Amino acid sequence: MNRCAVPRKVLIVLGTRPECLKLASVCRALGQYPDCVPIVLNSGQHRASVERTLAQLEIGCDIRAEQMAGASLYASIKELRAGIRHAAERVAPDVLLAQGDTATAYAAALASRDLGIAFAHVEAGLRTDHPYRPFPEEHFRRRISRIARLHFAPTLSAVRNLHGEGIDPASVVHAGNTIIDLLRNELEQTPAAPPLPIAASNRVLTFTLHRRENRGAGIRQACNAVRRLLAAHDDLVVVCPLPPHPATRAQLARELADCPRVQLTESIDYPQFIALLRRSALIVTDSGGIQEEAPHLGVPLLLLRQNTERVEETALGGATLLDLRREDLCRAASRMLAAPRPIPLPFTDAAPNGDGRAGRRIAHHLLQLLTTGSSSGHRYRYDNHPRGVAV
Ligand SMILES: CC(=O)N[C@@H]1[C@@H](OP(=O)(O)OP(=O)(O)OC[C@H]2O[C@@H](n3ccc(=O)[nH]c3=O)[C@H](O)[C@@H]2O)O[C@H](CO)[C@@H](O)[C@@H]1O
Repeated sequence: MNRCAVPRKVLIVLGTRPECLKLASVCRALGQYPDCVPIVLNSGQHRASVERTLAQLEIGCDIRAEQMAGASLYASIKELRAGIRHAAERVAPDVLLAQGDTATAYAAALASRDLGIAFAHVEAGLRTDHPYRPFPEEHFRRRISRIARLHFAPTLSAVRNLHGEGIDPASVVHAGNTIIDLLRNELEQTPAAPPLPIAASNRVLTFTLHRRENRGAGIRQACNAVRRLLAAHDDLVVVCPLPPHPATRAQLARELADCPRVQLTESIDYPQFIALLRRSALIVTDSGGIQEEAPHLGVPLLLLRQNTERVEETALGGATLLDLRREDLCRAASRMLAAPRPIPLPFTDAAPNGDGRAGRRIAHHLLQLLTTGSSSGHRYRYDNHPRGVAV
């Protein structure tokens, strides 16, 4: 690759814990290039959680916006967009980069369009079968794809989705999923201990819920099923890290407050959380990232959602979709607890989310865009290379 005469500035915008986790390997890889200056902006969406997660990951934060007030979703987007635009005007980056489907990612894409700055989207092309479900994530990611100049797709189905929507194939890079970089790195270290003492004779169920669609009736039904499950299996303990959203955490805490063998915790640091997942007999969740991690840990997962964008994981049997409005969680969980534990998926090119080198691929192609001034310098033929990229 040609070297840039002037170092290129990449403004990396993140606003929630999963964005920090999923951009860690990209930040590190960009930092390896002497002609690139990565600048990290905490958007203020979940300000404290981002501060804490970046510190754990040993990633510096260059700009901190105030915690957003966020009276409504619309007000949050407006506030985040203005803050990101303000930071970008000061930094004058060559490219703005964000990840996933959060309010921050959408606001960053809008701010880049306001200012005419190229936008690079990590985890591009995930789609469910419904244009705005889950809400607001599906809506955000579809809008972001209309703005982005470079799309880093985690999976082959995401690549196909983008091509199917008429996105220029030259701007789509099949990079793999950056959470796999972090997970692989974590599993190669000395294992951390789970966050809470758990007796050897106990089986663990990790329970996390935070999606908007599950607030209210969904959480109530799921918690009732957890009670019945605990009554049916006296060796079972449930660990439930509470999400940052105030109403959701309050409801979970209320529904599970007097439950025996349920441990409610604050959000758990990544190494300890992975240790907890490994120690689990079953995961019950509505999380996106945990669906990507569980197959590599060999832990069965019940996904409490109406649909999913992780089609590869469900096809593999790594995640089982359960619609709480129609199916009984207690029965499905008991069935899964009785089944043999799945074999962990190895980190190879053949795994749906890649081999754990996505961050390096993203940095390479981003720098190529910045040096050549266009992404058309690297057209990939997906049929010729298993990951569709040359590095
Ligand atoms: C619709 C949808 O699926 N959207 C997703 C959504 O994120 P999510 O649903 O995956 O969010 P969470 O479940 O909060 O985070 C998960 C990560 O956090 C770790 N974890 C969890 C609990 C804990 O106590 N400690 C931890 O360390 C865990 O291992 C995992 O890696 O937004 C992301 C950003 O844009 C998107 O990428 C992503 O598509």
